[in-house]
Amino acid sequence: MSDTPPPQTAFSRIVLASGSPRRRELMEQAGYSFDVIPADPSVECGVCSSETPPELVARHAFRKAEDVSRQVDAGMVIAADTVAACRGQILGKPEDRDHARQMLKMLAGTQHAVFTGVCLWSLPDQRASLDVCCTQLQMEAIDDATIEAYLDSDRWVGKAGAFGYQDGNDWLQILSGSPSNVVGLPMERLQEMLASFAETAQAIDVSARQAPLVDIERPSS
Ligand SMILES: Cc1cn([C@H]2C[C@H](O)[C@@H](COP(=O)(O)OP(=O)(O)OP(=O)(O)O)O2)c(=O)[nH]c1=O
Repeated sequence: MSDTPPPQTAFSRIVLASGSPRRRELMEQAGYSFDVIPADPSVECGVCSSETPPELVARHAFRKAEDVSRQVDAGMVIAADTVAACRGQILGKPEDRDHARQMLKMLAGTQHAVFTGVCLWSLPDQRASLDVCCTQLQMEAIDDATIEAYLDSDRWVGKAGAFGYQDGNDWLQILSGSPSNVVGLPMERLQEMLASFAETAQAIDVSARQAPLVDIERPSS
């Protein structure tokens, strides 16, 4: 149970459109009352050519919210998508241990970024808002033994970039940005988005299902 008072929202029901345990924990820790309806995994359809990391997470977050919005009569649907980005490559969830090893070797000794797209979708009025947050991280030049020990822990499973910031490894530091954004949901930004939703949300043409424009936050260089 959280000691902080539950956040006040104007919505009769909040639905977290996610199967991510990390997102659920973040929402619980912040004191939100919500139901969970995961989006169908098929809405994440990989990287389109020339798509940047923020464009990808915005598109995926929108598609997840859209999918779950079809199952909700009234309330607010919250969806998110997280990737790591390093040396021009987008790192999603690793497929297996070898894939996780490749990702960790690529990230070791680098400054890299984690992007999370967040989409809010209200029902029954079919309005949405979309935003992307970026956190910059530094991973120390970890050796093979450290990588194998981390792989043995299985903590990389289901995590973008094959690492869990929440695991508290001393070889991973945040340089700038939100810690909760790395773990899958930027809680400070989410609260702002909920508070300003009435003014900022855009009507969705439900036949076209076009994502609202998003002013994407660029990583600072
Ligand atoms: C970088 C990083 C990611 N993650 C997690 C958050 C997300 O669960 C996951 C990224 O995958 P996502 O595809 O964003 O989310 P998901 O498939 O887990 O859940 P859903 O689509 O149903 O919402 O990586 C961490 O837990 N810690 C980290 O440090």
